Amino acid sequence: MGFFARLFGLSKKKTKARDVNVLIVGLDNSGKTSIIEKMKLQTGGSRRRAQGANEVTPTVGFNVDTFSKGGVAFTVFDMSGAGRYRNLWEQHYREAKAVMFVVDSADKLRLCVAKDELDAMLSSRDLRGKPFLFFANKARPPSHWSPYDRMDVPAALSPVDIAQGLSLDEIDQHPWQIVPSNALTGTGLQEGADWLTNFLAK
Ligand SMILES: Nc1nc2c(ncn2[C@@H]2O[C@H](COP(=O)(O)OP(=O)(O)OP(=O)(O)O)[C@@H](O)[C@H]2O)c(=O)[nH]1
Ligand SMILES: [Mg+2]
Repeated sequence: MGFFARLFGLSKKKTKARDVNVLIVGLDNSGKTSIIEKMKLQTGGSRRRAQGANEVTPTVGFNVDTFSKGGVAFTVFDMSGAGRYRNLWEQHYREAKAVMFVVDSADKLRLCVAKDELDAMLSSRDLRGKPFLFFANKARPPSHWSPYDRMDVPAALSPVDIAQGLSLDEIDQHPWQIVPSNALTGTGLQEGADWLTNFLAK
């Protein structure tokens, strides 16, 4: 059962059979692998590992998930965020149809490092015009979230803080959206995926 195809709920009517590559990047420990694992659990997709989203280990290099559903084949590149592996990200820019950029909302000290990496990506010709979905992960949750969510890293930055810290309002060459998320509960993942689907399904 393909997780992204189900997650995105892509319609056969709207989508021709084709490959869709999505790149997931962000600093180490931001929660990229946890987000992918949670998405797979939410949608009943095949699991790369028999473990939950809160039991992940740091990614070495990158992991790839490939699956098909409803005539759509997805390949997800889950990149390591560790500094020594970040030069691997750009090798996948050209083939990527969209980028998920994950930020650890509790990692205030390294928000400027995330911004440097983002700025380098935004200036890449190979990513020109491609949509960027930002997950403000481990987010300080909005009030409508459940009591469980409110317990997640209370001192974290809000999505507004993160948008300001990354200067997202200065991005004018890419469609972009920022969504608060909690990879452990799965909150926000569907909302983010729905936004991305609007671009991938065109
Ligand atoms: N509280 C909280 N912890 C999270 C959340 N998402 C991930 N984590 C934890 O953060 C740690 C890092 O998560 P990973 O998914 O391995 O992060 P990553 O971005 O893939 O890291 P690298 O592979 O090293 O680049 C793990 O201990 C996760 O359980 C979240 O939304 N809330
Ligand atoms: Mg990882």
